[in-house]
Amino acid sequence: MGNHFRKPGDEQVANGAPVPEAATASPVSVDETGDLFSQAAAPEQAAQPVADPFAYAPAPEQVPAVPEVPSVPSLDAVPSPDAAPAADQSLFSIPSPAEPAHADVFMTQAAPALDSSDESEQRQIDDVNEALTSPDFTSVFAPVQESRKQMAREAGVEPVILMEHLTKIYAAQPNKPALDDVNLEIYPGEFVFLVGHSGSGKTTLLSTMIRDVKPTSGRILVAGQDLMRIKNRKVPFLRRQIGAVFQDFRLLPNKTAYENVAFALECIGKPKAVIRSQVPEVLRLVGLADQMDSMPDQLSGGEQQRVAVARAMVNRPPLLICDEPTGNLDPAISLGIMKLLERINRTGTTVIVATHDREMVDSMHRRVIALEAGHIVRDQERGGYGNYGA
Ligand SMILES: Nc1ncnc2c1ncn2[C@@H]1O[C@H](COP(=O)(O)OP(=O)(O)OP(=O)(O)O)[C@@H](O)[C@H]1O
Repeated sequence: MGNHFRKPGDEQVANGAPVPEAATASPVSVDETGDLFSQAAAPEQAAQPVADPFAYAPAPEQVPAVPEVPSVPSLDAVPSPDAAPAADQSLFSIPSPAEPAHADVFMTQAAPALDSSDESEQRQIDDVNEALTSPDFTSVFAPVQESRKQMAREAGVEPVILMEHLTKIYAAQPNKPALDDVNLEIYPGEFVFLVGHSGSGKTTLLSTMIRDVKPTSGRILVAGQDLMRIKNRKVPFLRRQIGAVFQDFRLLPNKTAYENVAFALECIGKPKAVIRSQVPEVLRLVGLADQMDSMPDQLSGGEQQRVAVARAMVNRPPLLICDEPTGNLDPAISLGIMKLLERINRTGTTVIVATHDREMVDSMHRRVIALEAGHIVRDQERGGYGNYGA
């Protein structure tokens, strides 16, 4: 296994020892939870024999009790949140490079959005801004350097995602590939927007990264794992290294914000003490310190999405995949969510966001990959949204 989640200058972390096969057995058996991108990919679902910590679809009563089991090291040498306290800058073994020039692009651009007369919306904006400017947030989500792609190449860092001639043809549409000969490299620490018309293949592309959809042909490596060959029983362990955020939040409706986030850790057998310390911390970092005990239906859409972001990040995955994370939110609230993703990216987390949010893409000047009918038609280092309708 290479250093696919390592960034240039990162130190080797301690818990990279190979996991014995027996130790990789899932702590729970919840095959109905193995549904990450269920809407787009339902026909493609292969039954997963073990639990998926990022699958939050089932109603709580369907979820069996999670036994206490020892923490399981991940496939690669990913820093464990247990090994490093939440406030430790070495969380991702990131050196302390200078703050990038654009670091507070959202803070300076937030002003127009603050014109909203809606009090709840204003409170949400204030909550996020307060969370983002807190010294604690900065110490946990430390800044990282720009130009990761170039640095990674120079340093010999492997791409976290590599696709070669990747093609996906759904059985229902044999003459219309959803992905058609896609070639792509994404390096550790990049922030990538995926844009394109509806039906261009964005969700399918993201789904292949978590092996929710198996490509028809080609090659796909995620963190060095060959997803054309990976065994089904290993897929949940791959997914532990990938946080996922969706347009429809996918919170468990009968659990509080705290319980929704805690559940992600319970599913992978984290000790209760770790859960008790990390869940409040991550909820505080997304500006929800005062709403931990709220049920999803007591939260606004933006607040629910912040719970979803907290849940995706609580295990500190080095890769975060977001499928239209602001699709159900109004512009001012979307800005807060995107601020969070941007700040999380600056900790070194690779972030990939499929979106129709033109304004957001144009304001962030990040790498933009555009899909059209399953082809990559544009891949720009600092791109804009382009001519794609919603
Ligand atoms: N499970 C499926 N079975 C059959 N066809 C599918 C399936 N999922 C997606 N498709 C088809 O694959 C193509 C790409 O769909 P996909 O959902 O990846 O596009 P998208 O860019 O994410 O669209 P949107 O922006 O609307 O979410 C479309 O033609 C779609 O109809």
